[in-house]
Amino acid sequence: MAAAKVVIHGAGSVGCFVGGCWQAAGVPVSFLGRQSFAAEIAEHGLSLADFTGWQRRLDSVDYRTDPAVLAEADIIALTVKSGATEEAAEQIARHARDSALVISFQNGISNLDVLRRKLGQRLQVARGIVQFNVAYLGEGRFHKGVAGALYAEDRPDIRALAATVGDGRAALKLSEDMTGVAWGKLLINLNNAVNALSGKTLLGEFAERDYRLVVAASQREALALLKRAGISPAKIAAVSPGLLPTVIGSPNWLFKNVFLRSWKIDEKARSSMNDDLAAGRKTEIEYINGELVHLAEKLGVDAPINGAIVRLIHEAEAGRGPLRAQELRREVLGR
Ligand SMILES: NC(=O)C1=CN([C@@H]2O[C@H](COP(=O)(O)OP(=O)(O)OC[C@H]3O[C@@H](n4cnc5c(N)ncnc54)[C@H](OP(=O)(O)O)[C@@H]3O)[C@@H](O)[C@H]2O)C=CC1
Ligand SMILES: CC(C)(CO)C(=O)C(=O)O
Repeated sequence: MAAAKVVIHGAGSVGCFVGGCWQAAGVPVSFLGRQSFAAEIAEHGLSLADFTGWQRRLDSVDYRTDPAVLAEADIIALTVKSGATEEAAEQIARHARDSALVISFQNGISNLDVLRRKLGQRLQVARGIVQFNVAYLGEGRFHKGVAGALYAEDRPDIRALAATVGDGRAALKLSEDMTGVAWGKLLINLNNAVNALSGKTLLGEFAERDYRLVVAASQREALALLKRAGISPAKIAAVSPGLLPTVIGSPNWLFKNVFLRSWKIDEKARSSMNDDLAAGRKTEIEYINGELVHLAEKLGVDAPINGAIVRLIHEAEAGRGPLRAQELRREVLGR
């Protein structure tokens, strides 16, 4: 049987890396995205690399800017930022075949609700997540800076895709509990905002315990809310969700020797929210920490720590510069 045709919808950092790895593994892939990427990839090819020194270059890449390409897809891998989901869903509704499957590889939780509301009557929608970080280095070069895989729902069509993709740099792990996996990822993504507010690389931020204490406090608040809501986050990191705040908030020597040793992060890696702030783009804060603030509202309780972080990111979007570790700790934790 021929491999399913994939269209990467929103081919930026994650989409180009994942689609490039899948194409290299033998999956027929077309990319749908912006003219700036189309031009750079046409000129330089698509180059993939990771933190181990691995490299791969693809010369023949089908990168398009016309959403009509969606009509060719058996599987649409959605990799637009969360704020662009509605518009992407409208394009999918207009162009995709009824038999197409949409897999959202976006951070956050509520993108799936948007997709199901807009497309659920006609198309199948599945949840995926990306466990690693990808940076665009210019001239068609995409760099995976953190170890990890992709996760997606365990169903026959995704199982077949996972088999073709194999165990390369964008391997697909299958799960029957993608809601739990997405909440597990959200707990890890609570670091994105602190990393963005620090203005530093992930390693630069992690070196200062005051930053980590803010992340740990936001995770504790999140775990309490999830417990109240009856949601069980799945384990997708080296430690289980309940232990994350203890590990992240641990003293420097312990954190460096235990946690950082087991999680491969290269020196330049930053969170995607840090990249957004640096580029002057609107961040996904409302879909990460904001998701917890909305959950708290539904439960009739407060989420002061995540609420403060959401406010600080909006201030940063409006032009406020990076915060030093002690300053951030005082602003969020009040001590
Ligand atoms: N980068 C990372 O390391 C990680 C990112 N993620 C998640 O993956 C998702 C994608 O992130 P990332 O790859 O960084 O984002 P990028 O901004 O790099 O890529 C998305 C691309 O899609 C384009 N786009 C938006 N709407 C459309 C549309 N309707 N049709 C075609 N192209 C469109 C954007 O253009 P424009 O900018 O003009 O809107 C942009 O070029 C996010 O949810 C993010 O949180 C998860 C793990 C790691
Ligand atoms: C992989 C990770 C957690 C890196 O911060 C990420 O999801 C992101 O940058 O959005």
